[in-house]
Amino acid sequence: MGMTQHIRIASRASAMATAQVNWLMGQITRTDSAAVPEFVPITTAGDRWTGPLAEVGGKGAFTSAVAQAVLDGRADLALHCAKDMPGDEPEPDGTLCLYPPRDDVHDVLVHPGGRKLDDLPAGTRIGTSAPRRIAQLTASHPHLTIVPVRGNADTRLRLAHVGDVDAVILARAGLRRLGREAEATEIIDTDRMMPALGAGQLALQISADDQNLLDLLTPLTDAAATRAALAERALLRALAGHCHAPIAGHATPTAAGGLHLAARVYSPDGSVMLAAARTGPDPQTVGDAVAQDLIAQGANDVLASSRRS
Ligand SMILES: NCc1[nH]cc(CCC(=O)O)c1CC(=O)O
Repeated sequence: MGMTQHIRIASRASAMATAQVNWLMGQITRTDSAAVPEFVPITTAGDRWTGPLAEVGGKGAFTSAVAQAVLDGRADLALHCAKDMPGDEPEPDGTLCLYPPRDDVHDVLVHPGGRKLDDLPAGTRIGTSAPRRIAQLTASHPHLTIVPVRGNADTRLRLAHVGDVDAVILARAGLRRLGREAEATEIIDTDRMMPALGAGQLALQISADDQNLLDLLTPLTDAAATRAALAERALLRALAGHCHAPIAGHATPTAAGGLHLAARVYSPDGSVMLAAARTGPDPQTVGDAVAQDLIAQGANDVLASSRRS
């Protein structure tokens, strides 16, 4: 029998984040009966602020506040959605990320009236603020009206249920973690709505010198998910992107043990779409190659135009 090991898990405390913490706690206690997981909830400036995210340090403000708890020694592990980890700021020295098996990567439509995208009449109000979703939806369904919405997934669902919007687009993985997957009225095909880089992927960030914790968590990791996450992350970093940039991409394992990475960069209204794809054995190389291909097509200018708009 090992010595009791307390594992303090830093995370945001939204309903979705809390569900993720509960999942991880269960995994940890199943893996090592001597481990005692504890939740260290982190409230970020972004949780309190309801105005534009850019004014509280952008999307990265959430994940960096959670990571800071590990850097400060207030927690042993920072639990993130990989999708929310920005690629445009340096990662803190001295930490590493571990990746458990990936969840579903699809976006879904939640229309309380039960409809699918193709059945919605002109002017139907769709709540979403993600530039990636806005660009793709505007291109595929220009007659729909996009309404910016902020807040957690449960807040957005409520807006649809009270009729502030007619429907919302959310990540299937997030809906599932809230126990509300049955509310999805359409699982949107990835060709029409390519997922965010890191979609459906949790990341466990620990101190690189915490060998005990690394040993304890390694059985929870998944090799294929890790390779996909590394390729998608390499691409996001090379484009200096984040989940509030109109970038989509998805790495999938190949039968030969390598991976295939497809990605797209959009103008804000989706009228410009750059696309690239590569297959190869090394995640970093594949991610960099797709990024270089997109950059050669003008990705930096397309992304700069979306920052100005
Ligand atoms: N930006 C918020 C966010 N970050 C991760 C998820 C969903 C779960 C995931 O894809 O990991 C969501 C909610 C959403 O986009 O609907």
